[in-house]
Amino acid sequence: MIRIEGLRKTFRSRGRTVTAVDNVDLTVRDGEVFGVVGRSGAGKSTLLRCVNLLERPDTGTITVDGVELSALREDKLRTARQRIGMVHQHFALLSSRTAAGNVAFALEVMGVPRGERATRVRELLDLVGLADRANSYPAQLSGGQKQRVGIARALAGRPRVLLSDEATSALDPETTAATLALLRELNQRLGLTILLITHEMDVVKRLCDSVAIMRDGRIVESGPVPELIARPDSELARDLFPLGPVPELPDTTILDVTLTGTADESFVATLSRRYDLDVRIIGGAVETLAGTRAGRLRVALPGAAEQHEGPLRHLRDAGLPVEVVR
Ligand SMILES: Nc1ncnc2c1ncn2[C@@H]1O[C@H](COP(=O)(O)OP(=O)(O)OP(=O)(O)O)[C@@H](O)[C@H]1O
Repeated sequence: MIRIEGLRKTFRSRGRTVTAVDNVDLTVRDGEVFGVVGRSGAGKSTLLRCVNLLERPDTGTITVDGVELSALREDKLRTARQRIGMVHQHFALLSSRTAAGNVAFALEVMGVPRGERATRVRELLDLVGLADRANSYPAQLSGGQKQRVGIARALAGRPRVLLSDEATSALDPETTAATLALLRELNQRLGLTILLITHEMDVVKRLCDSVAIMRDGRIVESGPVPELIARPDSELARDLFPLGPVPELPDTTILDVTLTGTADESFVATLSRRYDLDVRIIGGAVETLAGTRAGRLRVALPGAAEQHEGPLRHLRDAGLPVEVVR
């Protein structure tokens, strides 16, 4: 649905050249929710703004729904952009217009005839569960309600793709959860492909099918979430399930074991029985993601790592990525 190839974007700032996006390739499949995560300054916003050509890339191509946007002239691009909705962190609503007025404005700009607008506005506000606040002004709405108006407006052009720029980072945890549930519902009901950027791991846990981790303008890890966390040394697994500092335990081997959907969750009992080992759990973060159990457990085995070739082989053979951390 979205194909980004060889994307590079630099900025000139105070006589210096900053490479915000550095040779990025990315494919977002039809109907998936794809999250780009990374620290502040990693290049996430620039990447997102290049997808609808709000920023013109220096090099590279952007193809959305079969149309190479990067090859279009400005007039054609304006039309193509209508099929790509965008949701902003700070909502970007017109304060002088009601919720209905904000959505109607988007329809007006798109050239939807006046006679059709009122019905479409009602449909769109209904879709985001805000039909009863149509006549409220942004100042009379909560953050979550404002974001719903932003989402309704983003859907005005019946887009196949929604871009979300930190849509929930200005919201409290409860409102965040409700907004993420709405985005998931729209993804499923409308078959909407969503490309979002976030620095919140909760967004990844609740919403994303696939993820790319960005650092210094580059993508360092990318793929479907279950596949990524099943890889040994997965940065995503570490970010999703942080285990904190490794404790000092003399004469002990400490292992970080990643649990993925298919892996044997009862490995602690299996190791204890089969190798007559006193296996202790000293840390853990395990949750249900997309209906399957996933997480990491930190366990301590008595003695040095060289003594534990058998247990380590057992874990790897059982499909459990394991890292000897001490
Ligand atoms: N218009 C601009 N002019 C100059 N430099 C810019 C511009 N936009 C972004 N940059 C620089 O490009 C780099 C990437 O910025 P970008 O905003 O894309 O990162 P980000 O991962 O979205 O971070 P944040 O979450 O803080 O917005 C940063 O070094 C930033 O200072």
